[in-house]
Amino acid sequence: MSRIVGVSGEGFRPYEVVIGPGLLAGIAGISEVRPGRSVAVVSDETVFGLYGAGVVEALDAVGARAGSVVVPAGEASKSFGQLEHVLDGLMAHGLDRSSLVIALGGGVIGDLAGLAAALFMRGIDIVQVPTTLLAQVDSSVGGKTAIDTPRGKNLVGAFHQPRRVLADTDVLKTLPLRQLRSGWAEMLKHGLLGDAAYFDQLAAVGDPVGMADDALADAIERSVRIKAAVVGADEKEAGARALLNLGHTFGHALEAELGFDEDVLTHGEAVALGCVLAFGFSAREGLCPPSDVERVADVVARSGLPTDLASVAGFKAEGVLARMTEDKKAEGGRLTLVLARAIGEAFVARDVDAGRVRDFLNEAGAS
Ligand SMILES: NC(=O)c1ccc[n+]([C@@H]2O[C@H](COP(=O)([O-])OP(=O)(O)OC[C@H]3O[C@@H](n4cnc5c(N)ncnc54)[C@H](O)[C@@H]3O)[C@@H](O)[C@H]2O)c1
Ligand SMILES: O=C(O)C(=O)C[C@@H](O)[C@H](O)[C@H](O)COP(=O)(O)O
Ligand SMILES: [Zn+2]
Repeated sequence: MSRIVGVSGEGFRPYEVVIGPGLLAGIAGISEVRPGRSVAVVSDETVFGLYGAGVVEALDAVGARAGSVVVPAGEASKSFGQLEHVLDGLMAHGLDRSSLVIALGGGVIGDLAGLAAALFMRGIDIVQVPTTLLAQVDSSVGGKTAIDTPRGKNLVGAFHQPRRVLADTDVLKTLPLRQLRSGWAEMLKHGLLGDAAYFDQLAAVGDPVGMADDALADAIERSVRIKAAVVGADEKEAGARALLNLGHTFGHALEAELGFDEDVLTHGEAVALGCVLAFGFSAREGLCPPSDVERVADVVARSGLPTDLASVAGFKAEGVLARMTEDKKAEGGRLTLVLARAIGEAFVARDVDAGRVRDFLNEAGAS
């Protein structure tokens, strides 16, 4: 059985997020795929090796002119070099303004292919087919696309909403457990930012590994509904969408300090640790009860995600802080953070005192 979540808001065409088993097999049946339409499947080597041939064959079988562009797996592909490679691939396959991109992969592919689709001939259609838990609950929805630069995460990008999202839960069966837990981190974030009951539900599960298919699909749907509501109210992050960035000002800074080395810290792990830090800083500022910080850290740890800065790497407080002030939410070099009054009650704090964040990072295990 499939579940459908509508995403709609001012300024963009509404679309559906379809969640359920067996969706990949029906990909050629979606209305965006038409006989004679050129379709480029953008994927990474791992995902294309698992699912690419089946998708391309299905598209060919209904008369779509399908080609593929494949990049190496991993965060390093969110680069100018791979963006150029994808754009060149779209041209080589003869795509035009009426063509379609299918992003088949995790958040890296969604972000990279999404940006390529936004730029190619000033914007063509894209269907997101997320294959990681993280991409199904978060990155495929909402239209943020981007690449990284050595100066920071997602610094070059565009808003480009998909025409549809197809989240086939069967593909999660081949996902490495570390990646499953990384997706769980963004789900915990969804609870922490505005839905304490959802956080309690995830906390009761503990670890997503071994979760029943139906329960996982329920949780995916709930996360997508939370994200869709926020995006629908504030597509371009003029205000409330920044709540989806809970844990990310710390998390992105850590990722950048590590040179985006996901062997050390995946994006989801950085978000989990970032949420613990955001709650920790909130408590230090007297904004949130210390008992909530303990609970967040406990739930994060029980799901196999990191909670301790010092155990990940030897971070320098000054370096992390410098990255945080270069974050896209910063204004005139002044820090913006997503903080919390309690579990499920996040808010956007502007002009946060950098010295207090430095002290907090030192106390939290930076040097
Ligand atoms: N645009 C947004 O709103 C948004 C939201 C959250 C995260 N992101 C971005 O998403 C990226 C992280 O995405 P991710 O965690 O999906 O990482 P990813 O795309 O790198 O995928 C993780 C790994 O899993 C492999 N993989 C993917 N699907 C698989 C499957 N079904 N079976 C086996 N292996 C599979 C990939 O090849 C890769 O090695 C980050 O760059 C982050 O910034 C964007
Ligand atoms: O969709 C959003 O908005 C988010 O913030 C979701 C995040 O999980 C995601 O990692 C996003 O890419 C971060 O956006 P950025 O603007 O901080 O680069
Ligand atoms: Zn994220």
